[in-house]
Amino acid sequence: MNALTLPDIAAQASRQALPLDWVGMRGIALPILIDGQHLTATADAGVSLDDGTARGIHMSRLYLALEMLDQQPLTSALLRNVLQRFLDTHEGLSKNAYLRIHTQLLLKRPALVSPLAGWKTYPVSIEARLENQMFHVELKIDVTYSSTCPCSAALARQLIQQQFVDDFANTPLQHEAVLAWLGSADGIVATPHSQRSSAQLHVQLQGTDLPIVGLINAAEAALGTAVQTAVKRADEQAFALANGQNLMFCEDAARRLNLALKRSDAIKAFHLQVIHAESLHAHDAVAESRWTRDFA
Ligand SMILES: Nc1nc2c(ncn2[C@@H]2O[C@H](COP(=O)(O)OP(=O)(O)OP(=O)(O)O)[C@@H](O)[C@H]2O)c(=O)[nH]1
Repeated sequence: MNALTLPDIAAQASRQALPLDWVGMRGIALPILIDGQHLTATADAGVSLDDGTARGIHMSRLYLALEMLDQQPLTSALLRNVLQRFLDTHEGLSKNAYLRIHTQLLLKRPALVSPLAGWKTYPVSIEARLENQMFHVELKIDVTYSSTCPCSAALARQLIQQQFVDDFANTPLQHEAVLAWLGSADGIVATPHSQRSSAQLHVQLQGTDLPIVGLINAAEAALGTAVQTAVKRADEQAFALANGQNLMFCEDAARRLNLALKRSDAIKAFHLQVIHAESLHAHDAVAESRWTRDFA
Protein backbone atom coordinates (compact mmCIF):
# COMPACT_ATOMS: atom_id res chain seq x y z
CA MET A 1 0.00 0.00 0.00
CA ASN A 2 1.20 3.49 -0.89
CA ALA A 3 1.76 5.63 2.27
CA LEU A 4 -0.60 8.30 0.80
CA THR A 5 -3.49 5.89 0.25
CA LEU A 6 -5.88 5.94 3.18
CA PRO A 7 -8.04 2.91 3.85
CA ASP A 8 -11.71 3.66 3.12
CA ILE A 9 -13.79 1.27 5.21
CA ALA A 10 -17.11 2.92 4.33
CA ALA A 11 -16.57 2.00 0.68
CA GLN A 12 -16.21 -1.70 1.52
CA ALA A 13 -19.03 -4.17 1.03
CA SER A 14 -21.03 -4.98 4.14
CA ARG A 15 -20.71 -8.55 5.48
CA GLN A 16 -24.45 -8.59 6.11
CA ALA A 17 -26.40 -7.06 3.23
CA LEU A 18 -28.99 -5.14 5.21
CA PRO A 19 -30.44 -1.66 4.59
CA LEU A 20 -30.70 0.69 7.59
CA ASP A 21 -33.37 3.31 8.33
CA TRP A 22 -31.25 6.10 9.81
CA VAL A 23 -27.50 6.51 9.92
CA GLY A 24 -25.73 9.72 10.84
CA MET A 25 -24.53 11.89 13.69
CA ARG A 26 -26.23 13.26 16.77
CA GLY A 27 -25.38 16.42 18.75
CA ILE A 28 -23.26 18.36 16.24
CA ALA A 29 -22.50 21.87 17.56
CA LEU A 30 -23.68 24.53 15.15
CA PRO A 31 -24.46 28.27 15.03
CA ILE A 32 -27.77 29.10 13.32
CA LEU A 33 -29.55 32.32 12.40
CA ILE A 34 -33.22 32.74 13.41
CA ASP A 35 -35.13 36.01 13.55
CA GLY A 36 -31.88 37.96 13.08
CA GLN A 37 -30.20 36.21 16.04
CA HIS A 38 -27.14 33.96 15.95
CA LEU A 39 -28.09 31.05 18.21
CA THR A 40 -26.16 28.09 19.54
CA ALA A 41 -27.69 24.87 18.31
CA THR A 42 -27.05 21.16 18.07
CA ALA A 43 -27.95 19.15 15.01
CA ASP A 44 -28.72 15.50 14.36
CA ALA A 45 -28.04 14.72 10.70
CA GLY A 46 -28.71 11.43 8.96
CA VAL A 47 -29.70 9.52 5.86
CA SER A 48 -31.23 6.13 5.23
CA LEU A 49 -28.74 3.51 4.05
CA ASP A 50 -30.82 1.83 1.36
CA ASP A 51 -27.94 0.02 -0.28
CA GLY A 52 -27.67 -2.83 2.19
CA THR A 53 -24.45 -4.05 0.64
CA ALA A 54 -22.57 -0.80 1.40
CA ARG A 55 -20.61 -0.91 4.65
CA GLY A 56 -21.30 2.68 5.67
CA ILE A 57 -22.38 6.19 4.80
CA HIS A 58 -20.01 9.16 4.46
CA MET A 59 -20.41 11.04 7.72
CA SER A 60 -18.10 13.86 6.68
CA ARG A 61 -20.33 14.74 3.72
CA LEU A 62 -23.32 15.28 6.01
CA TYR A 63 -21.20 17.26 8.43
CA LEU A 64 -19.87 19.54 5.70
CA ALA A 65 -23.35 20.13 4.25
CA LEU A 66 -24.33 21.67 7.59
CA GLU A 67 -22.01 24.59 6.80
CA MET A 68 -24.88 25.94 4.70
CA LEU A 69 -26.69 26.77 7.96
CA ASP A 70 -23.93 28.99 9.39
CA GLN A 71 -24.62 32.27 7.66
CA GLN A 72 -28.07 32.25 6.09
CA PRO A 73 -31.32 32.77 7.99
CA LEU A 74 -32.99 29.45 8.73
CA THR A 75 -35.88 28.91 6.31
CA SER A 76 -37.75 25.89 5.00
CA ALA A 77 -36.01 26.35 1.65
CA LEU A 78 -32.59 26.26 3.31
CA LEU A 79 -33.46 23.10 5.24
CA ARG A 80 -34.60 21.46 2.03
CA ASN A 81 -31.33 22.43 0.30
CA VAL A 82 -29.28 20.90 3.09
CA LEU A 83 -31.26 17.66 2.90
CA GLN A 84 -30.89 17.59 -0.86
CA ARG A 85 -27.11 17.97 -0.41
CA PHE A 86 -27.18 14.97 1.96
CA LEU A 87 -28.81 12.91 -0.81
CA ASP A 88 -26.69 14.29 -3.65
CA THR A 89 -23.55 13.27 -1.76
CA HIS A 90 -24.98 9.79 -1.12
CA GLU A 91 -26.20 8.97 -4.59
CA GLY A 92 -26.89 5.26 -4.96
CA LEU A 93 -26.73 4.79 -1.18
CA SER A 94 -29.61 6.80 0.32
CA LYS A 95 -33.15 7.79 -0.59
CA ASN A 96 -34.17 9.65 2.56
CA ALA A 97 -32.49 12.47 4.48
CA TYR A 98 -33.12 13.76 8.00
CA LEU A 99 -32.12 16.83 10.00
CA ARG A 100 -33.08 17.82 13.54
CA ILE A 101 -31.94 21.11 15.04
CA HIS A 102 -32.29 21.89 18.75
CA THR A 103 -31.86 25.44 20.02
CA GLN A 104 -33.10 27.98 22.55
CA LEU A 105 -34.74 31.02 21.01
CA LEU A 106 -34.22 34.23 23.00
CA LEU A 107 -37.01 36.79 22.83
CA LYS A 108 -37.13 40.18 24.52
CA ARG A 109 -40.48 40.54 26.25
CA PRO A 110 -41.95 43.83 27.55
CA ALA A 111 -43.33 44.07 31.09
CA LEU A 112 -47.13 44.20 31.41
CA VAL A 113 -47.27 47.82 32.68
CA SER A 114 -43.87 49.34 33.48
CA PRO A 115 -41.58 50.46 30.64
CA LEU A 116 -39.22 47.53 31.27
CA ALA A 117 -38.34 44.42 29.31
CA GLY A 118 -36.32 41.25 29.74
CA TRP A 119 -35.22 38.13 27.90
CA LYS A 120 -36.97 34.79 27.83
CA THR A 121 -35.76 31.54 26.33
CA TYR A 122 -37.94 29.12 24.43
CA PRO A 123 -36.65 25.60 23.67
CA VAL A 124 -37.22 24.95 19.95
CA SER A 125 -36.59 21.85 17.82
CA ILE A 126 -36.89 21.90 14.06
CA GLU A 127 -37.20 18.56 12.32
CA ALA A 128 -36.92 18.35 8.53
CA ARG A 129 -36.93 15.28 6.31
CA LEU A 130 -36.83 14.50 2.63
CA GLU A 131 -38.55 11.14 2.30
CA ASN A 132 -39.45 9.60 -1.05
CA GLN A 133 -38.83 13.06 -2.53
CA MET A 134 -41.44 14.59 -0.22
CA PHE A 135 -40.27 17.40 2.06
CA HIS A 136 -41.64 17.68 5.61
CA VAL A 137 -40.90 20.19 8.38
CA GLU A 138 -42.03 19.99 12.00
CA LEU A 139 -41.51 22.36 14.91
CA LYS A 140 -41.45 21.58 18.61
CA ILE A 141 -41.76 24.62 20.87
CA ASP A 142 -42.15 24.90 24.66
CA VAL A 143 -44.07 27.85 26.09
CA THR A 144 -44.21 28.49 29.85
CA TYR A 145 -47.21 30.13 31.50
CA SER A 146 -49.10 30.44 34.75
CA SER A 147 -52.38 28.66 35.46
CA THR A 148 -54.72 29.36 38.37
CA CYS A 149 -57.17 26.59 39.25
CA PRO A 150 -60.80 27.65 38.58
CA CYS A 151 -62.11 25.17 41.16
CA SER A 152 -59.77 26.47 43.81
CA ALA A 153 -60.79 30.05 42.91
CA ALA A 154 -64.49 29.19 43.38
CA LEU A 155 -63.79 27.48 46.72
CA ALA A 156 -61.75 30.47 47.88
CA ARG A 157 -64.57 32.84 46.87
CA GLN A 158 -67.02 30.80 48.93
CA LEU A 159 -64.79 31.10 52.00
CA ILE A 160 -64.52 34.85 51.43
CA GLN A 161 -68.33 35.06 51.26
CA GLN A 162 -68.59 33.06 54.48
CA GLN A 163 -66.12 35.39 56.17
CA PHE A 164 -68.16 38.36 54.98
CA VAL A 165 -71.32 36.86 56.48
CA ASP A 166 -69.53 36.29 59.79
CA ASP A 167 -67.88 39.73 59.94
CA PHE A 168 -70.96 41.73 58.91
CA ALA A 169 -73.68 39.72 60.65
CA ASN A 170 -76.36 41.99 62.12
CA THR A 171 -74.45 45.12 60.97
CA PRO A 172 -75.90 47.72 58.62
CA LEU A 173 -73.65 47.76 55.55
CA GLN A 174 -71.56 50.86 55.15
CA HIS A 175 -69.58 51.50 51.99
CA GLU A 176 -66.45 52.64 53.89
CA ALA A 177 -66.48 49.65 56.22
CA VAL A 178 -66.92 47.14 53.36
CA LEU A 179 -64.16 48.82 51.34
CA ALA A 180 -61.77 48.64 54.29
CA TRP A 181 -62.73 45.00 54.89
CA LEU A 182 -62.05 44.14 51.23
CA GLY A 183 -58.57 45.64 51.57
CA SER A 184 -57.77 43.71 54.74
CA ALA A 185 -56.43 40.19 55.18
CA ASP A 186 -59.93 39.15 56.37
CA GLY A 187 -61.30 40.13 52.95
CA ILE A 188 -59.11 37.55 51.24
CA VAL A 189 -59.22 34.75 53.79
CA ALA A 190 -58.42 32.11 51.13
CA THR A 191 -56.42 32.16 47.89
CA PRO A 192 -56.63 29.77 44.95
CA HIS A 193 -53.57 27.72 44.04
CA SER A 194 -51.73 28.40 40.81
CA GLN A 195 -48.78 26.79 39.13
CA ARG A 196 -46.07 27.31 36.57
CA SER A 197 -47.24 25.39 33.54
CA SER A 198 -45.82 24.38 30.23
CA ALA A 199 -47.28 23.90 26.76
CA GLN A 200 -45.38 21.62 24.42
CA LEU A 201 -46.40 22.36 20.85
CA HIS A 202 -45.51 19.91 18.09
CA VAL A 203 -46.69 21.17 14.71
CA GLN A 204 -46.35 19.89 11.17
CA LEU A 205 -45.93 22.78 8.76
CA GLN A 206 -47.17 23.33 5.25
CA GLY A 207 -45.97 25.99 2.82
CA THR A 208 -42.67 27.81 3.01
CA ASP A 209 -42.98 29.66 6.34
CA LEU A 210 -41.05 28.74 9.48
CA PRO A 211 -43.31 30.75 11.84
CA ILE A 212 -41.48 30.12 15.12
CA VAL A 213 -41.97 33.54 16.73
CA GLY A 214 -45.52 33.81 15.35
CA LEU A 215 -46.51 30.49 16.95
CA ILE A 216 -45.02 31.45 20.31
CA ASN A 217 -46.89 34.78 20.24
CA ALA A 218 -50.15 33.09 19.25
CA ALA A 219 -49.82 30.52 22.06
CA GLU A 220 -49.03 33.16 24.68
CA ALA A 221 -51.91 35.36 23.53
CA ALA A 222 -54.32 32.40 23.71
CA LEU A 223 -53.25 31.54 27.26
CA GLY A 224 -53.12 35.14 28.53
CA THR A 225 -50.72 34.36 31.40
CA ALA A 226 -47.24 33.92 29.90
CA VAL A 227 -44.51 33.96 32.55
CA GLN A 228 -42.91 37.39 32.85
CA THR A 229 -39.39 38.78 32.67
CA ALA A 230 -38.79 42.17 34.36
CA VAL A 231 -41.45 42.69 37.04
CA LYS A 232 -42.23 45.73 39.22
CA ARG A 233 -45.24 45.81 41.58
CA ALA A 234 -47.46 47.36 38.89
CA ASP A 235 -46.56 44.44 36.60
CA GLU A 236 -47.23 41.91 39.36
CA GLN A 237 -50.66 43.45 39.95
CA ALA A 238 -51.44 43.24 36.21
CA PHE A 239 -50.27 39.61 36.26
CA ALA A 240 -52.61 38.86 39.20
CA LEU A 241 -55.47 40.36 37.17
CA ALA A 242 -54.49 38.33 34.07
CA ASN A 243 -54.52 35.15 36.15
CA GLY A 244 -57.90 36.03 37.69
CA GLN A 245 -59.33 36.67 34.23
CA ASN A 246 -57.85 33.46 32.79
CA LEU A 247 -58.58 30.74 35.36
CA MET A 248 -57.54 27.47 33.72
CA PHE A 249 -57.75 23.75 34.19
CA CYS A 250 -55.27 21.92 31.97
CA GLU A 251 -58.27 21.05 29.73
CA ASP A 252 -59.04 24.76 29.27
CA ALA A 253 -55.44 25.52 28.32
CA ALA A 254 -55.35 22.65 25.80
CA ARG A 255 -58.60 23.84 24.19
CA ARG A 256 -57.40 27.44 23.95
CA LEU A 257 -54.19 26.32 22.26
CA ASN A 258 -56.04 23.96 19.94
CA LEU A 259 -58.20 26.84 18.67
CA ALA A 260 -55.22 29.19 18.34
CA LEU A 261 -53.08 26.72 16.37
CA LYS A 262 -55.93 25.82 14.02
CA ARG A 263 -56.10 29.47 13.00
CA SER A 264 -52.57 29.36 11.58
CA ASP A 265 -52.49 28.69 7.82
CA ALA A 266 -48.91 27.48 8.17
CA ILE A 267 -50.00 24.41 10.19
CA LYS A 268 -51.01 21.12 8.61
CA ALA A 269 -51.36 19.12 11.83
CA PHE A 270 -50.40 19.34 15.48
CA HIS A 271 -50.07 17.46 18.72
CA LEU A 272 -50.00 19.60 21.83
CA GLN A 273 -49.53 18.72 25.46
CA VAL A 274 -50.03 21.00 28.45
CA ILE A 275 -48.50 20.19 31.81
CA HIS A 276 -49.70 21.92 34.96
CA ALA A 277 -47.09 21.27 37.66
CA GLU A 278 -49.71 21.28 40.40
CA SER A 279 -49.05 22.97 43.73
CA LEU A 280 -52.14 21.20 45.17
CA HIS A 281 -50.73 17.77 44.29
CA ALA A 282 -47.26 16.27 44.09
CA HIS A 283 -48.13 15.13 40.57
CA ASP A 284 -48.92 17.04 37.37
CA ALA A 285 -52.23 17.61 35.56
CA VAL A 286 -51.83 16.96 31.83
CA ALA A 287 -54.01 17.34 28.71
CA GLU A 288 -53.24 16.56 25.08
CA SER A 289 -54.89 17.44 21.81
CA ARG A 290 -54.24 16.38 18.21
CA TRP A 291 -55.55 17.82 14.98
CA THR A 292 -55.00 17.30 11.26
CA ARG A 293 -56.22 19.79 8.67
CA ASP A 294 -59.03 18.43 6.54
CA PHE A 295 -58.11 19.04 2.90
CA ALA A 296 -61.41 17.68 1.56
N1 LIG B 1 -19.78 5.36 8.21
C1 LIG B 1 -19.24 5.58 9.45
N2 LIG B 1 -18.17 6.42 9.57
C2 LIG B 1 -17.68 6.64 10.82
C3 LIG B 1 -18.28 6.04 11.96
N3 LIG B 1 -17.62 6.49 13.06
C4 LIG B 1 -16.64 7.30 12.63
N4 LIG B 1 -16.66 7.41 11.29
C5 LIG B 1 -15.65 8.14 10.49
O1 LIG B 1 -16.14 9.23 9.74
C6 LIG B 1 -15.06 9.62 8.91
C7 LIG B 1 -15.56 10.27 7.65
O2 LIG B 1 -16.06 9.32 6.74
P1 LIG B 1 -16.20 9.66 5.20
O3 LIG B 1 -17.16 10.76 5.03
O4 LIG B 1 -16.48 8.39 4.46
O5 LIG B 1 -14.72 10.22 4.91
P2 LIG B 1 -13.87 10.19 3.57
O6 LIG B 1 -13.88 8.83 2.99
O7 LIG B 1 -12.56 10.81 3.89
O8 LIG B 1 -14.70 11.18 2.69
P3 LIG B 1 -15.20 10.95 1.17
O9 LIG B 1 -13.98 10.86 0.34
O10 LIG B 1 -16.08 12.12 0.91
O11 LIG B 1 -15.97 9.65 1.20
C8 LIG B 1 -14.25 8.35 8.65
O12 LIG B 1 -12.93 8.56 9.12
C9 LIG B 1 -14.98 7.30 9.46
O13 LIG B 1 -14.14 6.37 10.10
C10 LIG B 1 -19.39 5.17 11.80
O14 LIG B 1 -19.95 4.59 12.75
N5 LIG B 1 -19.84 4.97 10.53
